[in-house]
Amino acid sequence: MFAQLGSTFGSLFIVWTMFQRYFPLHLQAYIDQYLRRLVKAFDPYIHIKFYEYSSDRFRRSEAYVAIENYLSSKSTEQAKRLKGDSVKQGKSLVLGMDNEEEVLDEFQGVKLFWSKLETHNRSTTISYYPTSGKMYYKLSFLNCYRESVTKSYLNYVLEEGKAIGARNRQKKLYTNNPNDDRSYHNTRWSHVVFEHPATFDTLAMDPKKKEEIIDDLVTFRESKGYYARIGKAWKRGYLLYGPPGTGKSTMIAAIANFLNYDIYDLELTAVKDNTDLRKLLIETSSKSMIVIEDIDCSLALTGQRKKAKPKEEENKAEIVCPIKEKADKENEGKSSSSSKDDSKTSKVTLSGLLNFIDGIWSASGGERLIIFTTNYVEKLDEALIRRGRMDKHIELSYCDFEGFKVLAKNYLRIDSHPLFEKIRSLLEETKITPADVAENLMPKTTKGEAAESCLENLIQALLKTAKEEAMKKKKAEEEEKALKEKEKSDGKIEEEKQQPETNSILKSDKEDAETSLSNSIEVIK
Ligand SMILES: Nc1ncnc2c1ncn2[C@@H]1O[C@H](COP(=O)(O)OP(=O)(O)OP(=O)(O)O)[C@@H](O)[C@H]1O
Ligand SMILES: [Mg+2]
Repeated sequence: MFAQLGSTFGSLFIVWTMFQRYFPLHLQAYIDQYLRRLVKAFDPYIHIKFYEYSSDRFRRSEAYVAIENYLSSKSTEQAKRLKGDSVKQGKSLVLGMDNEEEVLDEFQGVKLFWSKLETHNRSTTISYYPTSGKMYYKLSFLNCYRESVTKSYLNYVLEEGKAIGARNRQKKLYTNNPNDDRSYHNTRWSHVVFEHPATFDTLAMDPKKKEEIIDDLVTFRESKGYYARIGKAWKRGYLLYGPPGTGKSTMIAAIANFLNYDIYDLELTAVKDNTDLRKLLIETSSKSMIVIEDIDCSLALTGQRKKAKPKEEENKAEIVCPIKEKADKENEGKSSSSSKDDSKTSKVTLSGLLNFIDGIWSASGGERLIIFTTNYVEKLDEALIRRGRMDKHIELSYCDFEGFKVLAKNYLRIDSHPLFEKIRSLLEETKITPADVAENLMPKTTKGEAAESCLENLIQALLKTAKEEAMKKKKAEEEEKALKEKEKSDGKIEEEKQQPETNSILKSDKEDAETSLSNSIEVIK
């Protein structure tokens, strides 16, 4: 029987090869089509495919991700080949099905077959990056259950998958790749797991202000319907400003932990142009924060600087300049060399950035916070920070007594101490950043320094700062006094110089009057 079967297959193979070789191509296509129809007519199953990336390849399909989450628990029980991934700060491991595995599911008595497959790439080009086909999940079920599957089962899978995803969600910290570096899958963002421990509890600031910010965040998170009703994109802009070391970056981490959002830390100097900026925006997911730190350094806002620049460089962003005046000076010197390096310079413009924040593209995704931080709020262009773009302006300032109490509780685990009163009065007179306070409160030895010695350290630091401040003030006053005196003496010299002139003017006037008087007397005579 085997011999007969073997010869039959052999002859069939020869016939098939001859058919492929000698039969006209268009006829082959016809036969192929009819064969498929024949198979379909006898196939009692319906198949639905869910691709990982839709045709635009911008972002992973939400349905695919939800299905992946939904099937993860089922595949752990059924599939033989699994893939592992860690979630939730690496505390647990989630298993998912590997390629070409199958999983059986049951819903209201209906049996459903899920399989994970990959389309094979037929491209003949040789690529530097690992090329892979399109991944997809295929769902197969009997034709008679078409209605119940498409109407209720798929919705159930999506909702369950989303809920599982939210439970296993790990916050991520993304950064944009330099414009000529495209990593795996051609993505513009690289990410790591976000594990910053800052929370609002550990943040030293005025409790009322803190409460207000928390309320604002909660209102935003729960206002999906409200934003839809008023016809506004579901996003909100925050501007954090204040001197260095006052907790701007710490607050960003605290917000991310509070809302459980991903952070997209956008490095503007690595963005090629406005189009690139837009593409970066589209690739961000919802429930995220887009952060641009030290906005005054990343982008020299060009409104006031046009005159100083050659025409072709107008409206371009230039890099690394903490203060505008300084940047202007530097640019004067650098203009020739920077034009050589033009291809590497970011061409993001102010209008590009404004569009990024509230243009029509910014509405895609929804539920997004856009946060800018700066040390010099007064240097920023008004258009950039007007309400509507940056809806909430938050000032983070020097440490006050309330802030100190939070830090003392965090660092030393104390709520009160006899030295607190002295610290309170010193804090009222001195400008010290929370970063400096925190540094002084940190025990310097592993043996567990007593709280009192840390507080003493802080008092010493406060006294030192107060002394420095007083000296600075005195110096400034002296300078001002000297300036005033100089102005005064300059004024006197000027007066003295002008005196002879006025005297001569008066003299000539007197002479003129006398001659005109004698003339008129003669006329009368
Ligand atoms: N308000 C604060 N509450 C708690 N800790 C703070 C606060 N401000 C500063 N710190 C501490 O000081 C360090 C520096 O703070 P942070 O990086 O947030 O300052 P920043 O305002 O972002 O400064 P820069 O403007 O230089 O970026 C943090 O690691 C944190 O430990
Ligand atoms: Mg910072």
